[in-house]
Amino acid sequence: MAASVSTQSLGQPLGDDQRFGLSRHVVLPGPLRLDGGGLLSPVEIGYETYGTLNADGSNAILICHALTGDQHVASPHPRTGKPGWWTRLVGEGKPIDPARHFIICSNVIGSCMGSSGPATIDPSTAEPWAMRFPVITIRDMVRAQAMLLDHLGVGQLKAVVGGSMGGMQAINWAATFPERVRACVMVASTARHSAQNIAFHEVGRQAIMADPKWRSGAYYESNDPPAAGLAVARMAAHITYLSEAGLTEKFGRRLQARPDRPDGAKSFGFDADFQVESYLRHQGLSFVDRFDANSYLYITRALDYFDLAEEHGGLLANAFRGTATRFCIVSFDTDWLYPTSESRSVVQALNAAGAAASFVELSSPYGHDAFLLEAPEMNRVIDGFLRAES
Ligand SMILES: CC(=O)SCCNC(=O)CCNC(=O)[C@H](O)C(C)(C)COP(=O)(O)OP(=O)(O)OC[C@H]1O[C@@H](n2cnc3c(N)ncnc32)[C@H](O)[C@@H]1OP(=O)(O)O
Ligand SMILES: N[C@@H](CCO)C(=O)O
Repeated sequence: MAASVSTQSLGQPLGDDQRFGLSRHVVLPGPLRLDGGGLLSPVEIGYETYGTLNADGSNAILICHALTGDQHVASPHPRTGKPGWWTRLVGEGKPIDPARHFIICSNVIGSCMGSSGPATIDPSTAEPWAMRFPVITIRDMVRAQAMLLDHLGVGQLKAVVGGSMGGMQAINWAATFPERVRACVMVASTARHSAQNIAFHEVGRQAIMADPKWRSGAYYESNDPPAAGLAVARMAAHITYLSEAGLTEKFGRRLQARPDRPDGAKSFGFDADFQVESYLRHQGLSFVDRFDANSYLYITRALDYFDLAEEHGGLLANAFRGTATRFCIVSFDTDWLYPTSESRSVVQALNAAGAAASFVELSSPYGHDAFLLEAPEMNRVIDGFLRAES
């Protein structure tokens, strides 16, 4: 089966639409051999590109997204209209710039923004996969991206860049396809999920599965998804993306103003009295508008299974021995989801393997989500690292 692409082909001059990212969807024949033992075929991938691949194919940068991210890294989300999620780093005049780089960002398999996942159609039944979709790993996501790069004619990457789960993909890229990656940037991330990381995800998964509307994952036809469970999952997870100091500064113990009572009066009930409660409810509710509950189960599972050392005989340094890839590792001092100690472990392994590595811990009040927010130091570090290539 030949690959089919739903929009125009590559290699054309940068037009207005491309400056803002060109959304594409490709169906690759596969099969993709999965770590869990199965085969995925075909492999659907939703992706965006910005800029043009240069004549010697040396300017391609792959950007990998986080758990609930998508391919719309620097262009407005087609449904919500919100700006791309990394416009601080990616765009004209930014460290990753379509005027200089050919930028690719693809939705991971398992997700729900155009790539194969539980909500897409299983060709053998002509119905959504739902929970019959195979369990996938971070390395499976990376292998699917490698198939996409083959399809796009991109042999070697100037760099692979990602934050959070995107950082896990980036480092997995460098370990799985070292010859295809000249530089790797891992931000606010880790080489393995800790017991605490797994524990938080299990709370979220159980919230979804405990929602009667989940129906063992077979809710697509009902048009009535397990929104309450997914919202609670997001609320619990969102707390881990923030810092204690950031929450205190933003909300403290302040009460939520409401039309039916003067500011400052407690309800002595279970309404969202505190601003922080109201905020979390808003985060939970707005999330269910843009994300699929089954995808949340599959991607959190992929994160929990992630242990790069385990993929390389139990020793993290083995993942990088003999590599020519340069690494840039960035952590944030208030990130308690993937704390600096996790980044240091990666740097130690890179040093033990003799790999070229730079590491910086940045100061930010924003916790884990600092990588998505105003972080001029992060931009300077990544810009310097990407320009330093000899
Ligand atoms: C690679 C990726 O990760 S892509 C996915 C990233 N994006 C997301 O995850 C979306 C969810 N949001 C987040 O993760 C984070 O909020 C960030 C990092 C993206 C944005 O952070 P900030 O700019 O600081 O926004 P903040 O966290 O304050 O949230 C603002 C929202 O909360 C709402 N809000 C703020 N205070 C309150 C309150 N007291 N009650 C109710 N809602 C409130 C705002 O109205 C705003 O709503 P909107 O987003 O619908 O416009
Ligand atoms: N806020 C980001 C961080 C998770 O790592 C997301 O939802 O994907």
